[in-house]
Amino acid sequence: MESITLALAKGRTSEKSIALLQNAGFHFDDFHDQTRKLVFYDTEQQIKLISVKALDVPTYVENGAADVGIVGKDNILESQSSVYELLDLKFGKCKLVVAGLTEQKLNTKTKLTVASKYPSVAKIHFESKGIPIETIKLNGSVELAPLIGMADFIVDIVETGRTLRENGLSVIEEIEDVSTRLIVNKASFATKSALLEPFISKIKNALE
Ligand SMILES: Nc1ncnc2c1ncn2[C@@H]1O[C@H](COP(=O)(O)OP(=O)(O)OP(=O)(O)O)[C@@H](O)[C@H]1O
Ligand SMILES: O=P(O)(O)OC[C@H]1O[C@H](OP(=O)(O)OP(=O)(O)O)[C@H](O)[C@@H]1O
Repeated sequence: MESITLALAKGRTSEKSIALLQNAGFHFDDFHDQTRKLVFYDTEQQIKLISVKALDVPTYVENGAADVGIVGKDNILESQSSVYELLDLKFGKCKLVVAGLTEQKLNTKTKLTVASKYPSVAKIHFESKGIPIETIKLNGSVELAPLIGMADFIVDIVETGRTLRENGLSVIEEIEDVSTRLIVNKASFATKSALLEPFISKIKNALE
């Protein structure tokens, strides 16, 4: 029987994603956040779920290795993948922002250095304002970069604002609201519509 392959972002949004799938009628009984398994099937064997690094989800979906994906808008933007973004799942809410030392202004006279887990988002954002930047890719603790003089600014996720506050940084500009999204491979959307349409509408109903 033909099934849907779903790429699910590992990490802090995975439990909520599984709960949403459950509310939509798809049960993954052997999934839990400590598991080392990477492939799961729902009890009805309608969905093959692959658990992958969040930033890789759009890549799997763009290449057709997965028909659908559940991933944050931050990673969709960073990957610059060509996929359909169909539903806002309304959890994993946070913001992508430019942040820097409190009171620091964007200085366009010299070339700025911006540290981020999201170097493409950073480049596109500053270029859209006509400001050329050097980016430094970091994989975490990004808030350190301006404190130790490695970068002028950071582009990062802010949720409660606590990490910025505790490090003497503040938001300079907001770039984009982030939440978890349902994305779909463009070819699958056409060729597997008989399977995907009911799946998408069940997820949509579970959100209401
Ligand atoms: N406070 C937050 N910090 C980071 N991400 C958040 C936050 N709130 C919601 N999110 C969302 O959760 C997603 C997953 O976050 P998580 O920290 O698990 O992944 P990651 O940073 O890609 O993984 P890793 O830490 O292994 O590199 C983010 O991509 C974002 O969409
Ligand atoms: O506004 P807040 O509620 O403080 O949340 C934002 C922080 O959470 C994330 O980091 P994460 O916990 O993923 O750790 P990391 O530094 O290893 O990326 C993000 O990169 C910020 O540092």
